[in-house]
Amino acid sequence: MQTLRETLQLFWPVAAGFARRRLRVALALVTRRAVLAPPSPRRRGELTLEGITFSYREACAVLQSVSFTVPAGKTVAVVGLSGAGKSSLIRLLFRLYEPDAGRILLDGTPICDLSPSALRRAIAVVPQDTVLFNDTIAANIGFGRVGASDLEIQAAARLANLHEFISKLPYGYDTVVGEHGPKLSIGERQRVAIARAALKNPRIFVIDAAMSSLDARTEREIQRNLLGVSAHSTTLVIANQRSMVKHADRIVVLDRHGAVSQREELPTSAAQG
Ligand SMILES: Nc1ncnc2c1ncn2[C@@H]1O[C@H](COP(=O)(O)OP(=O)(O)OP(=O)(O)O)[C@@H](O)[C@H]1O
Repeated sequence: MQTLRETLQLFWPVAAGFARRRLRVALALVTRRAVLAPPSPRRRGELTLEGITFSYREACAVLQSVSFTVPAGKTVAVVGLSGAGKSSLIRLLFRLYEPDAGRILLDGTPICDLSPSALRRAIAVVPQDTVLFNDTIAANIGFGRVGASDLEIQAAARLANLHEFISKLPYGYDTVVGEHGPKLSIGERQRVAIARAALKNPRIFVIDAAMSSLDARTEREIQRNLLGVSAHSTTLVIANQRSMVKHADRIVVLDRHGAVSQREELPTSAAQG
C-alpha cells in the first residue's frame, strides 16, 4: 500500500501544473481587465434632454418636444408661467415618471440605463420646500451623503451660510430640529437643503428656485449661497425670478399654448424683458 508521501509525490506534478495553469489564466484575465477597463470616469455632468414629450393624462401634453443641453459646468435656467411644466421636468429627471417620447441623457448615457442609486448620486436637488427629519441638524445635513464625517458636515454648513446659525442653537450641531425641536424658517430650511446638496458634491445641481415666499433680503442671501455652492458644477435652475436667471449661461423658456413649447433666450434679453 502506498504511503501518503508516495501518493503526494505521484500527484504533486499534476496538481502543481494545474495550479500554474489556473494562475496564468487568472493573471491574463486581471491584466486584460486592467487594459480594457475604461479609465475612471472624469467628472463631467452634461445633461441633455432630447425631444421630451410628457403628459400625466392622455391627450393633455404638459411638455412637448422639449430639447436642450446643459453643458458640463454651465448653468441653464428654465423659466415659465405657473403650470408650464417646470417641476414636471425635475420629476422626469429623477424618473418619478417616464416621458411619453424622447430621452434624458447624463454624460451621454440615457438615465433609464443608470441604476437608481447611480442616478441619485449624480443629481442633487435643492427643492422649494425642504423636508426636515426629527433628528439633529447634523443628521439632517448628513442625509446628503451617508457616512459624511462631522467635519464634512460642518464644511457644507459653512458653504450654505448656516454654521453661525447652528452654533447659536442650544446644542449646536446636536440640536434636534423638526417637529420636536426648534422650528426652522423657510430660509433656514432652504440652507439645510443647500448644505445637503453641497455635501453630496453631485455632477448636477437642480435648484428649484421659485422662492416667492422669502423676503427680498433672504432671497438674495440664499441666491448667493446657491451660486457659491454650485459655481463649478452643472446647474439646472428652475426659476421664476429674473435675479436667478441673470446668472445663467442660457435660458430655456417653457410657453403655455394648451401644450407647452420651448424657446431659448440669452440671459441679457430675459433680464430686460
Ligand atoms: N401629479 C399630477 N397629475 C396630473 N397633473 C399634474 C400633476 N402634477 C402636475 N400636473 C399638471 O401638469 C401641469 C404642469 O405642472 P408643473 O407642476 O410641472 O408646473 P410648474 O411649471 O412647475 O408650475 P409652478 O411654477 O406653479 O410650480 C399643470 O397643469 C399641473 O396641473
